[in-house]
Amino acid sequence: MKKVSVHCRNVRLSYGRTEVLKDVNLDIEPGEFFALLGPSGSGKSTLLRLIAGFNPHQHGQLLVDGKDVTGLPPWERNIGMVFQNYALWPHMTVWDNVAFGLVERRVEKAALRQRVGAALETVGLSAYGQRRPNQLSGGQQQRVALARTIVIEPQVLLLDEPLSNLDKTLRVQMRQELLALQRRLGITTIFVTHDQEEAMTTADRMAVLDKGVVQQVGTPAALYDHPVNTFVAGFVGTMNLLPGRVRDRRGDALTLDVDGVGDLHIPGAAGVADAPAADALTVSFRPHSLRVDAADAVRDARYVWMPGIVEASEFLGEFTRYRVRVGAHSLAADQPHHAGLSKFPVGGAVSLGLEPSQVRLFAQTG
Ligand SMILES: Nc1ncnc2c1ncn2[C@@H]1O[C@H](COP(=O)(O)OP(=O)(O)OP(=O)(O)O)[C@@H](O)[C@H]1O
Repeated sequence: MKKVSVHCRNVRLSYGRTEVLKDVNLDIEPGEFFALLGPSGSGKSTLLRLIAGFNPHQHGQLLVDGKDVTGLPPWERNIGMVFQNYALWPHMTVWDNVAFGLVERRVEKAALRQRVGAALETVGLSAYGQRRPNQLSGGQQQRVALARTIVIEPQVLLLDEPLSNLDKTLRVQMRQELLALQRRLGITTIFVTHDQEEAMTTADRMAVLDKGVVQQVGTPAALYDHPVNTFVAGFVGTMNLLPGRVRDRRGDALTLDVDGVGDLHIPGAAGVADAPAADALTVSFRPHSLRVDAADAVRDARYVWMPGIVEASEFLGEFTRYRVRVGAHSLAADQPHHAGLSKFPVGGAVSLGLEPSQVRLFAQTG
């Protein structure tokens, strides 16, 4: 199958006075597995439905394989969409559900039989053709919905929260299956999710949306390592954010008055050298950039130390995630697990050591 690109150019959409999509520009490469990630109400589904042709077109352009499909009805776009609730026909067998799109397109009988059989085989449901949807598990229903969409051989596959109806274990298994299937078919796929882990583990690249604005586009690793703003930093992975004001700035050393914490002196941090020249800055760092030590331990001078109180701890096998109250803030700190290492009890005083080179600074906006 030919792999095609998808381009959104200056796409805008409003419902009444509410602007739901604000000048969206996206370039999706042929054969990519692309995620639209964002919180509830950020406009992900609206954008997906617009690409499918289900939403009225208001402003901007949509190109599939370089061709302008703006304004074309859904059935002329050669785009397949799997809905969140699967939308299977309850009174039809699995076979008839999958065959439906081909019957509508008046595909002749022998070709139809061959294509439905192949689609069911692709999703591992050859033996289930005569069942009805209510005789299937959630994961199997999800596969029927996929088979029903890929059988029409769309150039682009759109998936709206495809795994959200499944329990956690099945979701993890199905996302790998989905990715393997997408790789096998080579079909350009755009999927919507609010689950950052789902996007990070599967997507080639992703776009993070907030309030109808694309905040950043890139590989999961690029967004994790180099978020452009505090929204992306906080939405992709876990990020500690401490807002403060610049007190002193000398060379690559910075002293910040952090709200509720007091002065934080950050020497020689890579992040300080290219810090925005704003008065109000937000200090950000990942949980693994903090080390937890006993309150009375000798302090290693390579770290910036802050006193705190343990609020909670979660043992996650390879590491323990501590929640530590520092001034008015609750910081996440991940400590690698070594057998026999003493745990810091909830309610106890600790010292948090921050690696200066892991700090990233953002100008405060708004
Ligand atoms: N048909 C509609 N009429 C009016 N407002 C709408 C309509 N559809 C969506 N909206 C609004 O547009 C905004 C974006 O909705 P959308 O469903 O695209 O968000 P989302 O990011 O997919 O959220 P979720 O993850 O909750 O599905 C929301 O504020 C929603 O209330």
